[in-house]
Amino acid sequence: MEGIRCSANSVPLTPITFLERAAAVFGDRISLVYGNVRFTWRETLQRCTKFASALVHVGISRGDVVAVLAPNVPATYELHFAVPMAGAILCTLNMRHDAAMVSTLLGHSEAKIIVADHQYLHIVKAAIEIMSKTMAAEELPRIVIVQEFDHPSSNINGFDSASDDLEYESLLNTGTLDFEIRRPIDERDPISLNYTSGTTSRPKGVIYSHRGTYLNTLSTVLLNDMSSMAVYLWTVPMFHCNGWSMTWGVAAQGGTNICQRNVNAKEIFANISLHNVTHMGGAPTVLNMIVNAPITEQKPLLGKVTVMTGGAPPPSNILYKMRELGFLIVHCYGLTETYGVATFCHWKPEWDSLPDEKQAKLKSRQGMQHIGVEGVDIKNPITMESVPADGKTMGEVMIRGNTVMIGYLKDVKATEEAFNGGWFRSGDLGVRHPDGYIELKDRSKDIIISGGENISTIEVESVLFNHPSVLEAAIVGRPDDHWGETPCAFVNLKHGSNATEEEIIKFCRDNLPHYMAPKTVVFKSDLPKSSTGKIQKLILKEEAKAMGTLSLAANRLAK
Ligand SMILES: Nc1ncnc2c1ncn2[C@@H]1O[C@H](COP(=O)(O)OP(=O)(O)OP(=O)(O)O)[C@@H](O)[C@H]1O
Repeated sequence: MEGIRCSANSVPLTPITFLERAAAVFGDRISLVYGNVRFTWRETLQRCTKFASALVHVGISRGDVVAVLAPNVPATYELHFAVPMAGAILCTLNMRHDAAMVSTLLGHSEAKIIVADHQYLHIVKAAIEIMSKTMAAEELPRIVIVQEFDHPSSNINGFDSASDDLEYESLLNTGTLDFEIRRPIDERDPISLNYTSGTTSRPKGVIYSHRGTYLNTLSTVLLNDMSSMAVYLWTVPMFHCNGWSMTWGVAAQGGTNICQRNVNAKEIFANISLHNVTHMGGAPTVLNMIVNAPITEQKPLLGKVTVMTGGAPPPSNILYKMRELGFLIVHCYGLTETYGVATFCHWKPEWDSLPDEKQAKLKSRQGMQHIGVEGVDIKNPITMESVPADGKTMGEVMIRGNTVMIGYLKDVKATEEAFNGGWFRSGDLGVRHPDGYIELKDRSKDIIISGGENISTIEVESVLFNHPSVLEAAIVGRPDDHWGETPCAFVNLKHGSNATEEEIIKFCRDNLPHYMAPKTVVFKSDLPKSSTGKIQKLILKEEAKAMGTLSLAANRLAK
């Protein structure tokens, strides 16, 4: 068959078109709400075009990196379009990072500009101070400060008008609407740079392409059943995999973004009822916060609210309680390396008649690939053979398709290792059930090997979450002279609960094979968490290591 490839039938895919179309189709519809601030899609396109033009004016070229350290405020949303429209690459930084980490990532990404929310300006200033010790002044990133909309610029904490710093709104207003948007030359051109959460090691810089972003965004919109009337509440940080692609996704459907600076149960419930929210997202820690919110903060849901969850294993009893509150949960799994979501637990109507607990258990599985992913497999990482679909044999979760990262920035070795064998190796361990759905058992770095037996920390944690006194829990291995390792539980009890170590251990022994039950329980009211909501097991492992071996300790006591 003959044919020609030309601009009539081949255009580089880019999510920039989602915004242009939203402005054309839904021009008068509200695009974004933040407190008293409201924009329409027409205004959002205008603001992004002006900011892109202003960026070019201050020297941003194709391929340059523009970083941002900010919560879910309008500027963070707009940068997801404005930066690529200037031909540049957006690097969203994690708000929990300290100045040292921010300076490392700004240096690594070679960011030319850092857009800093006023609340985080001191961190950015301290980061630049660190960088200035080893870099020439002209190489340092320039700061663009984002102020609160209803505050005059003179109120900006730390803003020095005599310095080289710029202010977001003023810079935006220097831009022009006749700016010609810089589309990608090739759809594989980078659009964003996302650093991993740093749960298991130092954050790695993951590069996304326009094409992958386009495909992943549409897949995420589809799996959330998001229609053009969607109202999306921003509870997932936009810096985490670009808000699991929903920054671009809400524009794809001309929905309305409800931005909020802080994420807490009171504001979540208040915003849901105030704006008739239809969709939101959140790591299991956010769901935990919702189901344990004081009754005075909860408000009954008036319509269907779909909540995309992922980022960490959601305990089945939390899924169950969310359903009791009326939320519809879509359980997703993925990594920064897969643009956020890669699989989801596609719900089957025949499961509706099963008992509630069984339904929650089915939903806690990570499911199957979404439409944008070519394949997800559980493989023996050495032979690369698929494990049998028996729900028992563990292997590594491997993913391939057009929504897998281009690679790690400046790290060819790590990129080659991640793609070794023609699949992206996730570092997660799981099983495949007879119905084809996958279930995660652990991260390969977290699994506990005790007396030669593998212990899935996810399984033990899900039992702990069923204990009525447990608010949060994490299991790590404690070194042991006899067993190699034994499970050690770090538990945050619900307010007013006084469960004892013996009670927790007995509860686990009653619900798990004995070798899997924790041998040590540490009560801790502030389990260390990353801002993507993950319990930082690296820190807990250090604590468990410092406790020393349990067997030897017991022997010493016996002597
Ligand atoms: N639905 C889920 N159930 C269980 N675990 C999940 C789920 N979704 C994501 N995860 C976990 O989150 C990981 C991906 O997280 P992310 O890309 O944010 O960085 P990280 O892996 O936490 O950090 P780093 O790679 O720097 O250690 C997955 O590999 C998996 O372990």
